[in-house]
Amino acid sequence: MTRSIADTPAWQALTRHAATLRPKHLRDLFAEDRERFARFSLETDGLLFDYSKQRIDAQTIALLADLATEADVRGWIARMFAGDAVNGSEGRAALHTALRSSAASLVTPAGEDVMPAVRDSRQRMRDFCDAVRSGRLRGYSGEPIRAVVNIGIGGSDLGPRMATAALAAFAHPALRIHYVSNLDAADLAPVLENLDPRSTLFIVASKTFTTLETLANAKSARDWLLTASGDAADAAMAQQFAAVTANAGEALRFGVAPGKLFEFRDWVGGRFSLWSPVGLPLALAIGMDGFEQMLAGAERMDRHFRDAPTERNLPLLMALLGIWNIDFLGAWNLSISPYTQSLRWLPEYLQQLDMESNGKSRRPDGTPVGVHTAPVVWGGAGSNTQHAYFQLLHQGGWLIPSDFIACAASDYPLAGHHEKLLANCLAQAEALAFGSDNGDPLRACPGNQPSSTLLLPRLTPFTLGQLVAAYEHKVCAQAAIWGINPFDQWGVELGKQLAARLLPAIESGAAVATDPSTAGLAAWLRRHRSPA
Ligand SMILES: O=P(O)(O)OC[C@H]1O[C@H](O)[C@H](O)[C@@H](O)[C@@H]1O
Repeated sequence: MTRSIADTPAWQALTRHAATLRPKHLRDLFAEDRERFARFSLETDGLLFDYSKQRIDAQTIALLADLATEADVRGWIARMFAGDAVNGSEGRAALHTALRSSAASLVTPAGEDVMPAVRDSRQRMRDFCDAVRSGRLRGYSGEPIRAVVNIGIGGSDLGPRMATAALAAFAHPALRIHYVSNLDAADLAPVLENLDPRSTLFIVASKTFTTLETLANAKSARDWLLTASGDAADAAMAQQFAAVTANAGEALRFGVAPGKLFEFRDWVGGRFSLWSPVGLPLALAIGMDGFEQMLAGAERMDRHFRDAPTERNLPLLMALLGIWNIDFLGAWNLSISPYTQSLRWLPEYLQQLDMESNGKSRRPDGTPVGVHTAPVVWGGAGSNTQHAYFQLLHQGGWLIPSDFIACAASDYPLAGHHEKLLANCLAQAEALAFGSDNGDPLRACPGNQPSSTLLLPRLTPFTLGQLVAAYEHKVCAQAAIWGINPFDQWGVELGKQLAARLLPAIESGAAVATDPSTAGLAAWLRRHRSPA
């Protein structure tokens, strides 16, 4: 049994240090150190990361750096980049960094150079994007493609959905990209209602090609297209259905033409797959040049993560500050606050990235982690959130750290908006940190809510790549410290199995062995579905 991270001298030193720091207010910490912003902010590759509003002092960072050393995070990072089987429970590498690498070759410990296939995949994406965007690829009746529907869920949905919204200012003007994920027909049906089957392209994105939601939606979309195309059904299927998957056999069986099959390897984790052909709908929206700029931004962050010393390493600092807040200050939430409408899907995207990767309490050998792991991640685009739940952050009494994200320039230059947006972003971080005490207990804000602020010059494919890669590395570095595998997700299987077992009870009222509560709910639904 390997030693729990909680038993290391570095962890114990942090525990002792936290006892002295916990009673301190951010007001005191700023009063004690006039150089606090310079000391606890970092400018790298055009981004500014300010963590001076975290409840730390210089010793905290030194002790957190010791923790990173003790946990051998650097060794883990090196193994991940090299293609070692860091996903032990599934016996796989996690090489999302290879997907954005410009290196000529990357030979894994298993002796395979993965780069030729990566380059080939990028070229195939480019050819396809060019054909669709130029109008060369046409639907069954000769119409150019005007709408793309990506059918996928989880990692096969959230990344490209988030990035397509983020980069809408760079998108093709005559190509609409839709994302359908939910099993509920209320997701797919209204999308189809507004589309023309002659000019709609479907992408079925599923790593496994066995996911219930995705297959149900893909089958309904296929029925819709085949019914509309009538005698031209074969042409419709050949021209207007693409698949992105690591399971080519199932995609071909579904009826996707081999020329429209975009494969990726099992060493691409679903929630780390934006950089693979899973990003195809995004590449269709912004073009392959734009997509490759995003890869370049991510690669820039990869280099920084690999090379920068801990105290100057943006993702590693994010990871360590997160662990400090969760395990030493007792904050089990993380509020994600992008002050840009374009990043409105970022909180959901980060929910999966963080909570599905690190929402675990056992280490790969089955022993308990012994400390708390992933926080509850949630959030929304400012300034909307200020008029919804920020009240609780200011006066609710819970310790809730925030990540603020904002861009210096906007691509939507309506006069006066952006300055006000930025002022609100900074004001919220300030109010949360310092609070107010005007003598009226009803109006007073206690403050001392920690936050980090990440500033981008502008939201572009490149800076989005940097941003997303930074969060990926944050999550992986935390996993390395906690000693968990961020690349598996065994917890989601149980619900899937139970749903399959319960389906006959809902469909036909069949008796299914279950608990009295679930049986009672199923019976009520059954009665109300068939009033006769
Ligand atoms: O891409 P797929 O194989 O369809 O998987 C889609 C999603 O479903 C699974 O249940 C996992 O929880 C997710 O990690 C995954 O991203």
